[in-house]
Amino acid sequence: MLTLSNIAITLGGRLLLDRFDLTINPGEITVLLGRSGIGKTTVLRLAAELLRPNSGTIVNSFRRTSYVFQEPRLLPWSSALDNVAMALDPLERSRRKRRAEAALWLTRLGFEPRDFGKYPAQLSGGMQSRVAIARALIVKPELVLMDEPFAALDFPLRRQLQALTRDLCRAQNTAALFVTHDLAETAAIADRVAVMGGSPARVLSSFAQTPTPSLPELWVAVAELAQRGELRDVFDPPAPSVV
Ligand SMILES: Nc1ncnc2c1ncn2[C@@H]1O[C@H](COP(=O)(O)OP(=O)(O)OP(=O)(O)O)[C@@H](O)[C@H]1O
Repeated sequence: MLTLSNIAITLGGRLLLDRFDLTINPGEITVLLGRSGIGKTTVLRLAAELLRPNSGTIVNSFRRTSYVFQEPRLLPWSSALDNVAMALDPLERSRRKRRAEAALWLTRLGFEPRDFGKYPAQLSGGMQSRVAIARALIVKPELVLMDEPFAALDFPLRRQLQALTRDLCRAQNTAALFVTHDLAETAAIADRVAVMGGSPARVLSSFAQTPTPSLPELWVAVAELAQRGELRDVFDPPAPSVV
């Protein structure tokens, strides 16, 4: 389980998060939904221990955590296959076994063997994203932190990768904290939705989506929140001040 309790953090002189609470349960895909700039990436960086909060506690009892960034961040001088294989510990498996396992993961993600040897510059954006997902999941993490990994892709490809990611996480019982500001993406992938709002930001509402995916259920929940006036900050960012 990953628990962030009563977190406060100031960045660039601004109190960005305050009284921020979030729990990620084993095997559950939690989508953290909030408008651009509210602090979603900051939450992921806190969860990954790349940042320390000013106050509050973060407890991560998942045995292995991996990360998928907004950009695929592949090593340009390594092939697709080697970018995935290098996530595996060389002390645990021979190079041949690491490459065989990487080939299996690339195949699961829809790669043809003829593309295994291509370098990142020779791959489309969607293929690069698939390599990044394979690299994160091949280590069988108990938790994967995903920062809008499909934001740069077109809609059909995004839908395809959302479904694939959801199924692969389910198949190996990997929990995910998935950040997005896209409602359709949330409906497609979430078991649980945590809505961020306010300034400083915190989690305004957290609810389970059962069964997943269920767009009508998500809309009902979002409409209820909107009626209670809790989504003003999510969908209506404050107007810029005119000087
Ligand atoms: N290291 C930093 N120093 C100063 N300010 C920062 C730092 N990191 C983030 N910020 C600011 O904190 C705010 C939240 O950033 P963050 O990237 O967490 O938002 P986000 O919700 O993930 O946005 P997006 O959806 O656009 O990616 C932004 O205004 C950003 O400029």
